Amino acid sequence: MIDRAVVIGAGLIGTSVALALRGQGVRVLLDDPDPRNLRIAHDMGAGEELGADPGPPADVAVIAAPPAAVPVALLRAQRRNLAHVYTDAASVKARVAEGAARAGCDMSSFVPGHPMGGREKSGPGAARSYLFEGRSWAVCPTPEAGTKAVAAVTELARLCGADPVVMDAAAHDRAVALVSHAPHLASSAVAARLAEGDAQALRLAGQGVRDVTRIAGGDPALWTEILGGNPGPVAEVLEAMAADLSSAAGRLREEGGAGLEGVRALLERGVEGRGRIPGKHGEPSPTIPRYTEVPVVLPDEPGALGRLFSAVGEAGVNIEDVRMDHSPGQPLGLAQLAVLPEAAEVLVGALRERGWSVHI
Ligand SMILES: NC(=O)c1ccc[n+]([C@@H]2O[C@H](COP(=O)([O-])OP(=O)(O)OC[C@H]3O[C@@H](n4cnc5c(N)ncnc54)[C@H](O)[C@@H]3O)[C@@H](O)[C@H]2O)c1
Ligand SMILES: O=C(O)C(=O)C[C@]1(C(=O)O)C=C[C@@H](O)C=C1
Repeated sequence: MIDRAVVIGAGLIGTSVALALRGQGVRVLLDDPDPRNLRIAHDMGAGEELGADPGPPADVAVIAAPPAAVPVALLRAQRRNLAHVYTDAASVKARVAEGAARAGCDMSSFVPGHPMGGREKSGPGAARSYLFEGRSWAVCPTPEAGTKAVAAVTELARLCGADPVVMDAAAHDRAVALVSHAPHLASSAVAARLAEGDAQALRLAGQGVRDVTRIAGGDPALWTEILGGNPGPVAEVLEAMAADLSSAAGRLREEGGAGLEGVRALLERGVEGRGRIPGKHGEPSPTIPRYTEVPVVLPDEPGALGRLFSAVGEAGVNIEDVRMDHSPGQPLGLAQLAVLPEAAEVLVGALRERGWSVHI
């Protein structure tokens, strides 16, 4: 049973873990070398600050720091006897586990872990309590790990709403090269083309390119560390992707569309590969509130968003989330207001009455 947890590194992942645990009634103590992040996480309700006197050891401590910082942070935490069991959240596992062993950490109480939920944003302000709901959570015990420690980390993953998957670190690193690390670089390669694209072309950007490049918005410093921690397996996947792309380019250049069958074969393999992604982890969890998005056309002028929010307030509706689809330079944008499904109809009526253009 996990009643008390320590979270070291109160950024996106640490604060999300803390919020999820708090939602399950777990007492959480937070630590972070960045006092601002610590304050934000605390103010978001993620837990109390650990401080100089941590009290008796917690059931589990989660090190949610950048991969290279994990071994030393773990060693310090173990020297302070902060918890009975330790885990981390780093996106690479073999190098982190090797680093921890080299640093002299106690490997019987440390079970490396990796929650497969995240965002392209960093810091505690981007944290969400439901980030890991319905996602996998890799648990990668070393041979030295105690069975109680493995059980505690497995329980931690479950408390956060995730599905624990026990595997060894090398298998994990090969797997995430395929499903996370190489896809991230592929997304960056698409987005990097846009950095050189002319403004007129970018005005035509629709949802497709936004979907493909979402993860390219991730922190380059963190991702350089992640990729540098898993170089061989990532390079192998990238080489295969590069061969596919280079072959497609060659076939497109063949006279009179002679190479199109080869291009189609790649598209068909793509449909097949996408179909192999297990649905379970991609579907919204029943515990994540399903909101209805109400798209409202917004003029690009000062105060427009303020007026829209006031109109929503007057309708007595709570906005759960907001997303802006806006192409710079366009006279209009689209505000996507996420509201509870039962409030959507009232909102649409009230906004239309007040002259807003709502497209649902
Ligand atoms: N971003 C994602 O989508 C994602 C998903 C799963 C796992 N991860 C992994 O989780 C870890 C944290 O990533 P994040 O996205 O939360 O980053 P983040 O930048 O949002 O947060 C990192 C936090 O760690 C703190 N920190 C830095 N050095 C530290 C140290 N020496 N000791 C303790 N804390 C330290 C920072 O101040 C910051 O608050 C990384 O190892 C990353 O690989 C990230
Ligand atoms: O941005 C997201 O949606 C993610 O889930 C990010 C993602 C992933 O590739 O799946 C990215 C890195 C992590 O280590 C884990 C999760």
